[in-house]
Amino acid sequence: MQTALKIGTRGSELALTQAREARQRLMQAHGLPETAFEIVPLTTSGDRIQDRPLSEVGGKGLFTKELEDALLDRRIDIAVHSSKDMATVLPKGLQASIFLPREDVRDVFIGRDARSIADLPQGAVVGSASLRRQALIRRMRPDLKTILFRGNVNTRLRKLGEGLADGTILALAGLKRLQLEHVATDIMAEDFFPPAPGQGAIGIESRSDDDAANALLAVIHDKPTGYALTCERAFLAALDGSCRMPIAGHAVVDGTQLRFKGMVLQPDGSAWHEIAVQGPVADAARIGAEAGAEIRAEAGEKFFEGWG
Ligand SMILES: NCc1[nH]cc(CCC(=O)O)c1CC(=O)O
Repeated sequence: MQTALKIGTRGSELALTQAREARQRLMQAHGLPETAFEIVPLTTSGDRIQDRPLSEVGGKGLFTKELEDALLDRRIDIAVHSSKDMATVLPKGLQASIFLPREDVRDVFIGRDARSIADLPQGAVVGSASLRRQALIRRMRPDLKTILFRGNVNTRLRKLGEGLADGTILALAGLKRLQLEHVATDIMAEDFFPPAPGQGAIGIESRSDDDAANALLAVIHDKPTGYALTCERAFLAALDGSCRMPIAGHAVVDGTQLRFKGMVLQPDGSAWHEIAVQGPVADAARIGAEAGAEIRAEAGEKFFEGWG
């Protein structure tokens, strides 16, 4: 390669770790030296805005827009994202079809004194910025209070340490990548605390017409993760790409078969609808989209009223 391939990423420690993982896999797959790649950290509006829920300021695009602008302007060649933060609709000329092997999808509870959500005293405060996590907490324990906890993983752990909340929820995947999984006091079963669509998966976006970059990336794509993400993102798109509703969804790939479970909740956790479906991996997109349409029909439009 003549010039280094520019790998765009957010500047948080987790994002940088994920960019380094993508670089490592590319180096190994192609026998290239580290100098064949340049990691380019960029600040996104999602990183800058810390005082409001992302659902109010524009949802998922906030972590990806600056990276996508940089891709289109050719300041970077590929962008490494947490799939969970990616919008379902991409700008024209870009594609996000490469996924690295998925980490653990589960959420964890991190308590100051209590070890688990069930252990928290009446009326305790849990910090989270995620509509899904807030709704799932209130579903289990309507007595608990949730407060907005924004910022990267280390910021949230610092806020917890300062006593701003009695506990918080984070993705096990992020903690593992930062070698911080020991801070978790409870790993939550998917059945009662289902993960966000895309959780635990690293996605790579590129220009659709960049044949050289796309050929390099094709070699590190993990097919099972790709099928799972196709299904989960189709489910999300069928319900709401904008990130203003509490939505959970997770597909498990087993050989040529895929099993998907999805859930939508009222923000206060007072009502929810679940779906479980399966089918061949080749139908991943259709399975996700139909699950979204089905849960929407079952819940009725009233369920979604006022969610923008
Ligand atoms: N919204 C922030 C974000 N995006 C991805 C992860 C974790 C890593 C992953 O799910 O791949 C996190 C932090 C968290 O939810 O704990």
